[in-house]
Amino acid sequence: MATRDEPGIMDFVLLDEITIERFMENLMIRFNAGFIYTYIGEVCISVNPYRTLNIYGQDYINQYKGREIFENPAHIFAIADSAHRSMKMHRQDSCIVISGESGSGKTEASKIIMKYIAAVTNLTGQQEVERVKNILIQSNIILETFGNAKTNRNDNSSRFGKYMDINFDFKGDPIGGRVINYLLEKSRVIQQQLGERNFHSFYQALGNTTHKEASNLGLNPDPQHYFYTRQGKSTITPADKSDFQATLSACKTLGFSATDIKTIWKIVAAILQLGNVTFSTNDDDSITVTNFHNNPVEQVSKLLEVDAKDLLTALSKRIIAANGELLQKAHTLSQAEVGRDALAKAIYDRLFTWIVSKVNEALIPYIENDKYKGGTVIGVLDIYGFEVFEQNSFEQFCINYCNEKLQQVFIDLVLRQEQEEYKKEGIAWQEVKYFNNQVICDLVEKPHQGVIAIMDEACLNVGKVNDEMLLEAMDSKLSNHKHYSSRQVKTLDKDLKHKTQFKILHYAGDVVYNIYGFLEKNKDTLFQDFKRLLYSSKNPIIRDMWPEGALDIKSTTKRPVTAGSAFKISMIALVKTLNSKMPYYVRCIKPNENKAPVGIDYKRVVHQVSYLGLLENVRVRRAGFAHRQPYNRYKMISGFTWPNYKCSDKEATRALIDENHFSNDVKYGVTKLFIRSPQTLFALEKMRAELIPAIVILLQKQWRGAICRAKFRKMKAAYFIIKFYRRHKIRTYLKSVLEAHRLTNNIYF
Ligand SMILES: Nc1ncnc2c1ncn2[C@@H]1O[C@H](COP(=O)(O)OP(=O)(O)OP(=O)(O)O)[C@@H](O)[C@H]1O
Repeated sequence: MATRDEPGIMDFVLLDEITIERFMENLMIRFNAGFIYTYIGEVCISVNPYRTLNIYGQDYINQYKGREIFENPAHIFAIADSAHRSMKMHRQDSCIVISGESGSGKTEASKIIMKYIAAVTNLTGQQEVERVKNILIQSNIILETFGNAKTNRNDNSSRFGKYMDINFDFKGDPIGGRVINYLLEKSRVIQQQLGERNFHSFYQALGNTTHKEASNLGLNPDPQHYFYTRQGKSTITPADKSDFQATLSACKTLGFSATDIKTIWKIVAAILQLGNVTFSTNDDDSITVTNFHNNPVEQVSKLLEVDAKDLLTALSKRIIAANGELLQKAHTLSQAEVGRDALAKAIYDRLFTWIVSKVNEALIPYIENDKYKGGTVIGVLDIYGFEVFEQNSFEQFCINYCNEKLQQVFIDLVLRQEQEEYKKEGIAWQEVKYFNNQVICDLVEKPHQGVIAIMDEACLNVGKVNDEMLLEAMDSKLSNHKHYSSRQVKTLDKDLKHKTQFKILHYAGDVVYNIYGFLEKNKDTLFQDFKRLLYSSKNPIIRDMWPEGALDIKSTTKRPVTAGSAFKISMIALVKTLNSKMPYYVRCIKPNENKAPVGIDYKRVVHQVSYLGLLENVRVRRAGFAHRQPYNRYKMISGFTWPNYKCSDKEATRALIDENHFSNDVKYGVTKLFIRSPQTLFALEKMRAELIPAIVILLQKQWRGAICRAKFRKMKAAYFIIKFYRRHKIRTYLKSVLEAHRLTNNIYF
């Protein structure tokens, strides 16, 4: 079990000075001693240990259950318990926001939290609750198969953001849940960097071609055979084979039908086959589908249950309606290739969304049952952290915007909590200086003026605007913005490439984005012909995934929401969800690039500390009177106040503070003592810690005395009873003897 004998300082708020050097020193002392968790107030910092630690067992669960955060050594269980307790005791919805860069341990943290919550609920062992917990756990397996992939940073990297609600009934038992997914990295379907892989699902299908569930897919088991799994030079690992079984069994637990499961694997196989469709240019500039390698077009049409001729047409031509007439327009080679890849990405994206909706179908019915009205929720958000690569594109732009929003929620929350606490305790609020990143959120999301609006406007002018022109539009509208820069608007910014890059000064640091691909990725269009084709599928599951394919070709369709706007809408909804709950934070840090259990890569960690805004977090938390303790905590320190004192705890505390000359460093709240500097807190804590052993001995002595006295009283009572009983027995005996004597001697009284 954990002890309080901890290396370093368990809360960064207690650092004597807030500098990155002191922060890192404490982080390293603790990590090197095997302590991966440290707090900033109630925020838990977690450093990935890259080894199995024996700190998540039942003994630890018991130690943290029902305890206040600061009663035990820093641990993620304390955060989970706090969220669970506030949900149970105050009937308040809460959510745990987990962030950090890829490989920092977010998903592991979310599983540890789930495990803790599962362990502390349902002590009565109801079957129904066990079933719901099982569904929640199994749903993770499915989401990881279709949403995770091996990257160079993490062998099991989540390539989507995930928010999961767990719903509890009024007794605090889990009764269901709901998953919301954010921005799947669908570009991975068609392209991976060297050493990386496509989503796990593809290798699971390939590794199990003889398994009955995958035997009719017509797949070659070698990933090198398929363009979409070939680029990373990937192979099937043994895990993929057994993971396939786990996925199947999870799908069955969640109530996926045999047809559902078959369709999922058929879609996965169809995407692999689609990647092998190639094109060549004819003399007249038209294109032909070359269709090498076992006629992939035929295979795709079979798997998706669409007409092969229609598929061939959709891959090589577009049908457009002009003046009420339908015209066929042949693709150029690049249009055909872009169209094929867009189709592959869109099919997988729809499949993933459909899988999430099926998972939700398994989780939701209980929540909507009237019987469970009035329940509460704990949400867990496992979302991508700030991303900065050599080349940053539209995806990093969205992810960093997401982090900008989360940071805003976080700082707002910390300030709100602080103000409420000061108000409740009757202490005048002192303004805290902090960086308000609203200005950066506005730069991205402001209607008509933000980057997303400018991109959307450019997307309206189909074919007429390219990425370079988009950059020009951004330059002209944002040139005066303090957090925007490009070579054109700030000629001194020599590190930026002319007409190619722009820079955003995020709260966490500067990020240079390459404009190339922004327009196409924001438009995120799939030719209407493909939508109609998929809607014509004889497989009702596939048809239902593409309802917009039902639209009449001649009717003017509403322009679909762009990817940027859709993401903005989902972020605004997420912020609303978080603001309606009591948030708790886990900030994950990756110690090194080698996935090694020892060694902190100093520069890399400093980078993450700054991108997670941790020093800013300490600063806000440290402003004013950062440390608060209830009045009865120190009463034993002074001879005036312990063991006998006639005044209130508050007066007693005031007496001992005066006695120790700390009055200039504290303020007196209604129920708590507010302490400004860590030094005063340490001094008080030290005095308390020194006295505790003596008090324990005193209490033990008193307790033993009390036990002995109780025992003595019991014995005395027993003797008393025995004495009376004996007396009663003797009296009865004598009475009977006398009676016998009277009868034999005929004595009459
Ligand atoms: N608490 C932990 N104990 C032991 N190992 C851990 C822990 N946290 C993370 N790891 C190890 O680090 C690996 C990466 O962690 P995880 O997948 O949770 O990262 P992530 O932040 O979710 O990454 P991504 O954003 O790429 O999905 C895990 O597979 C596991 O091996």
